[in-house]
Amino acid sequence: MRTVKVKNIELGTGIPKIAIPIVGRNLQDLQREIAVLKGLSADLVEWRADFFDALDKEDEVIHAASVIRRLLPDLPILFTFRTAKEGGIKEISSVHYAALNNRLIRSGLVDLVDVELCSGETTVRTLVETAHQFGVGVIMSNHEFHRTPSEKTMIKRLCEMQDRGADISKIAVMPKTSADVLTLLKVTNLMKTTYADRPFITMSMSGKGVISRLTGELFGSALTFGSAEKASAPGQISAEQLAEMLAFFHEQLGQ
Ligand SMILES: O=C1C[C@@](O)(C(=O)O)C[C@@H](O)[C@@H]1O
Repeated sequence: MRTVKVKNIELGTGIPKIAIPIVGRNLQDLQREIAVLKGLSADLVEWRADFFDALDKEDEVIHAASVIRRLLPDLPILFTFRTAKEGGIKEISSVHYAALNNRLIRSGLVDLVDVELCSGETTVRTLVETAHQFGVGVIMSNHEFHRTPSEKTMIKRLCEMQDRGADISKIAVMPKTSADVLTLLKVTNLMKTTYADRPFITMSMSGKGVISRLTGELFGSALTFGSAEKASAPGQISAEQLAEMLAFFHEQLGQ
């Protein structure tokens, strides 16, 4: 399996990397969140731009991205607009979604971009091509906030992301039962042993699924999201707790 290097981190090997989402509604909130996360164990920062109030003002979005970049010169920055149908907090037209991501990719201010698998064939293809042209990595993603699809469906989606040129594929699903958590873990392990040729990320959300956020080193998920101040999805624990748990599993796996 190949690994992916972004700035000073390498995804797909060793202890899973920790991504801390920042979810400020304005620049002031974002700056405060960044000050907090600087003392924490972040390997990567995800800017969840769907939380940003001035999303319709391109100048303000680019200005915010440049401030984030300036404050975090060394950490990889992932730009994510999570659509409402996949658990984000704002509706967006497909035209605006494509234009926004395209603008950020070309800005030189982010290292990675999140592209939703279901954003349409043309959008996915164009964003992947542009991202690669501009040296930006693509995390292709899919979210199910109300259920856990079957093992076959999840594997199919993750493989489709690889086929469509994702550098990293990601799926986040909601468990209703403990068996759903096992299904997600089984998919994760099957990706590791059989289907993945590049790093991938999986998680089962909510408190029930928390084990999936801690055990990436064993089952194969390359990155896990932990919060600084405010979680961006159900089941995220604090980045510090996450770092401790990852270190604990790492130690046990070495024995
Ligand atoms: O896709 C993901 C994963 C996530 O939904 C989680 O469950 O931790 C959190 C989001 O911010 C991120 O974009």
